[in-house]
Amino acid sequence: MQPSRTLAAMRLSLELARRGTRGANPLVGAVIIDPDGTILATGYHRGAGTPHAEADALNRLGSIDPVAARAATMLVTLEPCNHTGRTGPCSRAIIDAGIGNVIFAVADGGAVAGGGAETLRAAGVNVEQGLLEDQAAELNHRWFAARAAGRPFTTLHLAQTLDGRIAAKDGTSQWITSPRSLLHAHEVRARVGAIVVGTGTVMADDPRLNARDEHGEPFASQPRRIVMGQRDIPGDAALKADGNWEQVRTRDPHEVLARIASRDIGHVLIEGGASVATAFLAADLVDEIFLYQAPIFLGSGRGSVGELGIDTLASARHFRLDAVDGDAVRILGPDTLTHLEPMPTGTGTP
Ligand SMILES: NC(=O)C1=CN([C@@H]2O[C@H](COP(=O)(O)OP(=O)(O)OC[C@H]3O[C@@H](n4cnc5c(N)ncnc54)[C@H](OP(=O)(O)O)[C@@H]3O)[C@@H](O)[C@H]2O)C=CC1
Ligand SMILES: Nc1c(N[C@@H]2O[C@H](COP(=O)(O)O)[C@@H](O)[C@H]2O)[nH]c(=O)[nH]c1=O
Repeated sequence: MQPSRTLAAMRLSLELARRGTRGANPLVGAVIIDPDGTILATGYHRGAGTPHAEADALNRLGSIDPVAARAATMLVTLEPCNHTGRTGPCSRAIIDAGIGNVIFAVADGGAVAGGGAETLRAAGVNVEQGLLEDQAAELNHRWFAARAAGRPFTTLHLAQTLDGRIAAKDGTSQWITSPRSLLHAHEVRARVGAIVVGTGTVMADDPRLNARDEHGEPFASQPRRIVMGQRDIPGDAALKADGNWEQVRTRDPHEVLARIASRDIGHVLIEGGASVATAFLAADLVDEIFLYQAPIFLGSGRGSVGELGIDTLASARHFRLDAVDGDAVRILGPDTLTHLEPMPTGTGTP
């Protein structure tokens, strides 16, 4: 097979991977081509609990004669998994489909999911690794870092004014952002396994912290509500409504993430307020940000982020636009939504 064909197909796999959502699972794309480079099927992973990219592509491929399958090549951005999670092992699905060749970009390396390449080789599949490896590793750089640290992937929610305020001087904050922004924020709530707020937000807002649709009806999937901080919260706090909540009596974000990981939750939304957002940012524990910005000024009030221990511009923390799951910058009614991720380590300033 001409290298330009496999390269083009792997580029497409990377593009497809970006259609997924960040979270408990990595972004993965897959393309199946014939020996001429003609695309037979494509797939990508849409998020935890949905089919993996390889399975998605194989489903779309449908039935194919064994000779054609043997001659076909699957290009996938991550090593096919080897374990049965919420879906079956991809290595087995590829073998069962009779695909003769697999090229993957980056090794999985995880104790649980890794080892797919060996299983494929043992079954007689030709396996190559390393095509566009750097790009594939960078696509999921924070996911790999989170997994290496044994902590959940984190998404930070910031809903602020043009001058970076999340509440007015008198503590009022509902609502800064528009219904369109709120709906997006609730869709993100529905996507995560847990949502973290500080005791300050519970005292100020008595939030419900469930995930609701545009009619105010709860989504099928609801996050566990986690309160961080040392003070007691009121016995009748709204977030206690269904018992799916807990308080972690600490100000240390690492401890909070360890507790959440112990519950087997792989994706957490940090909803605030300012002290909590600051603590996660200062500890470099924010893997992506959804920044909702309303076209209003307050001039005073609670800033969205506090002291990060940065004294000079050269030490600024850099994020970059993240065009995953849609455009990096979106218009939501009167607001803008900016999707951001930390710059990869070692790449310097943009
Ligand atoms: N626009 C928006 O998106 C949002 C706005 N808000 C607004 O923000 C305001 C609340 O902000 P804020 O008071 O900062 O609230 P937080 O929710 O961040 O809670 C602060 C409290 O949490 C505890 N805490 C836990 N971890 C830490 C830590 N690492 N560092 C310091 N304190 C910690 C402390 O209380 P303890 O003594 O108990 O340990 C602290 O007083 C409200 O007005 C709310 O409406 C809140 C969320 C989102
Ligand atoms: N004010 C503000 C937000 N505030 C967040 O929403 C919480 C209230 O949640 P609930 O009780 O479930 O509706 C509140 O405590 C805070 O965490 N969010 C936004 O997207 N935009 C806003 O303007």
